[in-house]
Amino acid sequence: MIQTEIKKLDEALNEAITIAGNKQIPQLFSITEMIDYIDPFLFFDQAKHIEGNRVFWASSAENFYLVGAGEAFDICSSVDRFDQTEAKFKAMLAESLIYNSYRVPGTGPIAIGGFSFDPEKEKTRMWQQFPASQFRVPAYLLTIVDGVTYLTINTVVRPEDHQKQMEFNIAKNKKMLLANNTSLPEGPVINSKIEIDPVGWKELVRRATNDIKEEKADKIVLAREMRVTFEKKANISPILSKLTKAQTNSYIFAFENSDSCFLGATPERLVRVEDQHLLSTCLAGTAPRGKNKEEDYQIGLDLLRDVKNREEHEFVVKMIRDAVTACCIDVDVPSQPVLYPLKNLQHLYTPVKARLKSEYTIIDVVKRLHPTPALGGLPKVKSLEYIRENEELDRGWYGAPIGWLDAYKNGEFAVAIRSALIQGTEASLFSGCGVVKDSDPEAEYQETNIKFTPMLSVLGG
Ligand SMILES: C=C(O[C@@H]1C=C(C(=O)O)C=C[C@H]1O)C(=O)O
Ligand SMILES: [Mg+2]
Repeated sequence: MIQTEIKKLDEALNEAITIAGNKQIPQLFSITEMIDYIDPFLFFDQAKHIEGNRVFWASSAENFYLVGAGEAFDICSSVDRFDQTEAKFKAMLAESLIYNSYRVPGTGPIAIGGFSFDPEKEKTRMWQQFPASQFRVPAYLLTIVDGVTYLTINTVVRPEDHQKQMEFNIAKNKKMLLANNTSLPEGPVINSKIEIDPVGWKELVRRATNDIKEEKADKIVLAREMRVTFEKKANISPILSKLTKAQTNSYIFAFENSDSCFLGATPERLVRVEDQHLLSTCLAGTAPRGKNKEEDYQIGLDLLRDVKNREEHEFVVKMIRDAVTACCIDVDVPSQPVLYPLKNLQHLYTPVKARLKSEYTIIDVVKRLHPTPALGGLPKVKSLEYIRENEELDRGWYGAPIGWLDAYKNGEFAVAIRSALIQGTEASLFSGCGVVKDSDPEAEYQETNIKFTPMLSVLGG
C-alpha cells in the first residue's frame, strides 16, 4: 500500500501496527521525510554506531547520493538469483506500508546490493561473507537528489510491536545519524603491497591470445589481484570521501558485510531505468591520460583510431545492442565511440538509449547484460567458462552488477570495477582487461596497472 498524504511518524506507525495486527502478517513500514542537508560521508561514518551494516552509492557527476545504515530487510538468493531477487522484492512490497509523498527516485523502501561475478566459480575465504546475490533495504536511508535531502526510515512492523518503544529507538538513531558536529576519521596508510603472480598472469594472457587466434573465443577479459596491508584497521568513510572527490564521472559504491567492505569508484554504468527510460553504457578500450593537453589529445586520437581497442569495444557494443533490443523500443546506439576521460585513464565510450517495454524491469535487463563482453568476453558462455577454468582469482563481487532499485520501478546498476575488498588491516584490489587476438601481454599488464591507481591512491599507497 502506498500512502501519498504526509503523515507524522506516530500516526503512521500506529496505523501500520494496526494493519499488521489485522492481517496477522509483518509489514515493511517505510516513511520518507525531507530534512536539512547533512554531509553524506559524515552520515555514513556515524552509521557505524547503528546496529547492522552500511551501504553507499553516489553518482559523482550528478550529485546523487544514497547512504544506508542498518537493515530493515535482506534479500539473498543463490539459484536463479536475478529472478529470485525480483520476486522477493515484489513480495516484500506487497506487504509494505509506504508513506512517501515525494516519490523521488531513490527514496522509500529501496533495495541496494549486488551480485557475484560467477556463482559457479569456487568461492575462496576472502569472499565468504558475500553471497551470489544480496540486497538490503536500509533501516535508515539518506537520499540526496537535485540538492534536496530526504531521510527514509524502513522497519518491519509486527502485530506485537510497541509503538512508543519504536518511536524511542528511531529518535535515538536519527539523532546519532544526523549529528553534524562530528568529523571524518583518518584514512588508511599502506604498509605493504604485493601483486599476485604477475608473471603467471601475463602467461595466461599469452595463452588466451593464442586460444582466440585458434577461434576458441573472440574476446576474454582477464583480471588479477593486488594485496595491500595497512598500519591500522582501515576507516571506510574517508576512503569514500576521497574517491568521490577524485573520481568524477564515476559511481562510488560500498557494501559492508560485518568485517568486510567491498567498495570502489567505477565509470561503467550497466543500466539505469527511470520512468522506463533506459540508459546503458559500452565502455571498453583503454589508454592513459597525457601529461599535458597536447599529449592527452594525441593519446585520445590514437585510442580512437587503434584497431585492437576498437575491436575490443565493438564486441561490447554488439552484445549490449542485441540485449537491449530484446526488451526495448526506440533503441539508439551511435555508430562511433567517443572518449570517456577519467583522472588516470581514458576509455572508448558508446552510450545506449532506449525505452524499456512495460513488461520488463531493470533486473530483467541486468540478467540479460551480465556479464557484458567488457567483463566476461564473447561469446558469453565460452568466455565465462574460460575465465572460470583459467583465471586464478576469485572475483567475488568484482566485475559484477552493483546498484539499487526502488518501489517505483526506477533503479541503476554499475559494473563493480576499480574496486577493492577491505577486511580490517588488509585489502585486495582488482583489475582486469579485455584480451583479443592482437593483445600484447606486457601492454595488458600495464593497462591493469593503471586501473589499480584510482583505488591505490585513496588507500594511501
Ligand atoms: C575490467 C576492467 O575494465 C574494463 C576493461 C576495459 C579494457 O580492457 O579496455 C575498459 C573498461 C572496462 O570495461 C577493470 O577495470 O578491471
Ligand atoms: Mg583494454
